[in-house]
Amino acid sequence: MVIQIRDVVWERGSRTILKGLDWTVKRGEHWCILGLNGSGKTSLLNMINGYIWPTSGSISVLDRKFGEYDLRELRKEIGWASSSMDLRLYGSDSALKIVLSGKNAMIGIYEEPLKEDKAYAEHLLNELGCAHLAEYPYDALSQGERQRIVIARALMTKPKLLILDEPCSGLDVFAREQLLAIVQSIAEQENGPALIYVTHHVEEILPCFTKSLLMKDGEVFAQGTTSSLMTSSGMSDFFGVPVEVVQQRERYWLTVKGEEWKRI
Ligand SMILES: Nc1ncnc2c1ncn2[C@@H]1O[C@H](COP(=O)(O)OP(=O)(O)OP(=O)(O)O)[C@@H](O)[C@H]1O
Repeated sequence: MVIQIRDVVWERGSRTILKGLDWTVKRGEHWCILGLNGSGKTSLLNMINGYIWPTSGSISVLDRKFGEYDLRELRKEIGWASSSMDLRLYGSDSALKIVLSGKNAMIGIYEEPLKEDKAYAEHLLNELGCAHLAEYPYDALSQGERQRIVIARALMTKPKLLILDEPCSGLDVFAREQLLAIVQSIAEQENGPALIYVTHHVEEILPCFTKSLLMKDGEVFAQGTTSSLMTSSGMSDFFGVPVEVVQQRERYWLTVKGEEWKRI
């Protein structure tokens, strides 16, 4: 099992932020997590990475039960690429150095890298179409280029689970499609990682994401096969306003209908 979450509750002070989540990700599945701002997506991801602990309930990740394993070891098997990671990386470091720093699941590297690690980092940069950026300082790169570097960094440990947290935020439509093509190709790799893709936008749900988790107000609103969830009526219930979802070229496209959204 990649992820098994049973009745997980997370409380902060008097607030219950995650309210009894149940979710299972099996090997071979790629999931999309969809939810509005504040629905608890980041809290859930932080829990999977062991940055926060559930108040009650149980979690196991990559067959290891929470509380019974060395988190540092587990984190090497989880790649995490988030646009918010920008802030934590050393901007003046070269793109190559930043990718290499993923090897120890750490920010920055202080030791001379091994030859094979450097070769693998260069291979990843090449796979993600960024070979030409290797020696560029990270903070000189565009948002789309940075996102690829962050994903390459997350792949450096050859993770079994890769979490992509809103990787397309801030990207123009072409950079978005280029990045999505990379995500689809990672999903198609033999023995590649299980993907968890977090987004606000149904348009980003690629064919590889055959399963979806819809989060709302700290709860699982619905989960299951993406095709069964991405319907106009299902998504209208989820958002609480009428929307229309159409499927075109193996992707979903959403339009808000009427005026009810103004009351949100
Ligand atoms: N450490 C914390 N202490 C108190 N409240 C928190 C903490 N972390 C998150 N929250 C609250 O929990 C709720 C869910 O936040 P979370 O960041 O998980 O949502 P999200 O779905 O990732 O939102 P977004 O799409 O905006 O990133 C929010 O109301 C947030 O203010």
